[in-house]
Amino acid sequence: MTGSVDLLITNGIVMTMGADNRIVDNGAVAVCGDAITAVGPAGEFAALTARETIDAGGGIIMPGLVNTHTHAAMTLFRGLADDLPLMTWLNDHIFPAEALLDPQKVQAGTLLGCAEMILSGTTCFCDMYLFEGAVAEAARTAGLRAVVGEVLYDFPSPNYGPIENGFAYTCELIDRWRDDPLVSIAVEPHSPYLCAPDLLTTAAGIARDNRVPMVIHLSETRSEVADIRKKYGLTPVQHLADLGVLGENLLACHCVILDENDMDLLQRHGVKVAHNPESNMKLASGIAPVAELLARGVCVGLGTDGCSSNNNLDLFAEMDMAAKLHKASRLDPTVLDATTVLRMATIEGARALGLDGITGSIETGKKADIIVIDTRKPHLTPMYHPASHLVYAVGGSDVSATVVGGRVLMKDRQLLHLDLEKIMADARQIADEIRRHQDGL
Ligand SMILES: CSC[C@H]1O[C@@H](n2cnc3c(O)ncnc32)[C@H](O)[C@@H]1O
Ligand SMILES: [Zn+2]
Repeated sequence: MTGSVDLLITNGIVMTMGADNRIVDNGAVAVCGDAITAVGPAGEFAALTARETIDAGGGIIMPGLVNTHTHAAMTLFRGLADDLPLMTWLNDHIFPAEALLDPQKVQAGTLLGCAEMILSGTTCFCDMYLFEGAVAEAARTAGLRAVVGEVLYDFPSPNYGPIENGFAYTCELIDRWRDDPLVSIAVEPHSPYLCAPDLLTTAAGIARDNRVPMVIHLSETRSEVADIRKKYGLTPVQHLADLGVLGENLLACHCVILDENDMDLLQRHGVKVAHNPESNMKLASGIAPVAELLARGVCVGLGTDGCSSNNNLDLFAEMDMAAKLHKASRLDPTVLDATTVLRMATIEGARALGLDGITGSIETGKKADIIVIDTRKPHLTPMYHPASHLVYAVGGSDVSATVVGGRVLMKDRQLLHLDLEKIMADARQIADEIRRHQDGL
């Protein structure tokens, strides 16, 4: 191969995560502009000239990770309220703290989340929060790929007030970000327990008309299922099916409490699922039936959920947890093997967001969303199977480079386009305000 490219990532084991899970030992990836132009043995790239080169040092070159469900600005509430069940945690601690938020604080919290994600190898995230215009701006500032959506629920929002304004705000976001190369918008009703049927059907109509994803918390806890059964005589999944809301553009987050019929409905309607094992464990919500969903062919991606119920945004930790949790709950070490989990965190996550034509694998023509893992560490030596290391041994801090759309966002553990000291100082200042409010000062 001859000629010149913008970026060459070389001297690493390339985990393509394409349909055939091809692995190129001692491989390289060439990037022109924002896209991957070639993948193959490093020797074939020796005659290329590159404007910039990243030497993987014999480590692993892989697609950036896709976080299919988070609330990035909740970095501001990390460790604020632990060891509580979902409803107590939300109603008594998180919702009161969120009443203090404004766009500036959400932008600051999201930037902190973006910094953490870049440093731990996430290149794309799906967000649901308040003041999502500020989240979109923060994602763009950070250079991350993102699908973001304003939370919609029945009670007045600290951002838009009544729900009619929430629909208008969502439509404005869709128009504003329609042609952005990195940020796109989803319609995001919170959950069946905080959204009346009218809200859900209107939201689904907006998503359908604009051909954008819809994201919702679904069947997260037993108390949600009991609540919806009491109100509508149906499970939350049946309730959404009844309303005509299930579809291929729906990303259902959590899906912990599902019966056989619920799983069949999700499969039949092509609904995608975001699995959040650490959040489900921490809030004691339960264990989602992921092996059963995968057996049905349901697309399942991985998510961290927000930092207050995890308490980090590290998808490497999430992969480790997902792989082990289901083995323990099923007493079967063969379920969710390393490659399956790795696909959930990359290409299946991208598919869950409708972005599998763009990101999630290293293939010619895809956007260059790539990370490098430095394996020259005691806990990563020796290495027999890279997929095993990535799921069971690598941590977010082993990521040595993060590239999104061909732009190098982090190299040698240094953020190249964000002022990390300022971002952390801003977050500490906001935390002081939250603390003063809690103390009634
Ligand atoms: C305002 S955006 C989203 C809304 O949801 C809250 N939240 C965070 N994690 C969860 C979860 O696991 N289930 C339900 N709701 C959750 C978050 O604090 C925001 O208020
Ligand atoms: Zn959530």
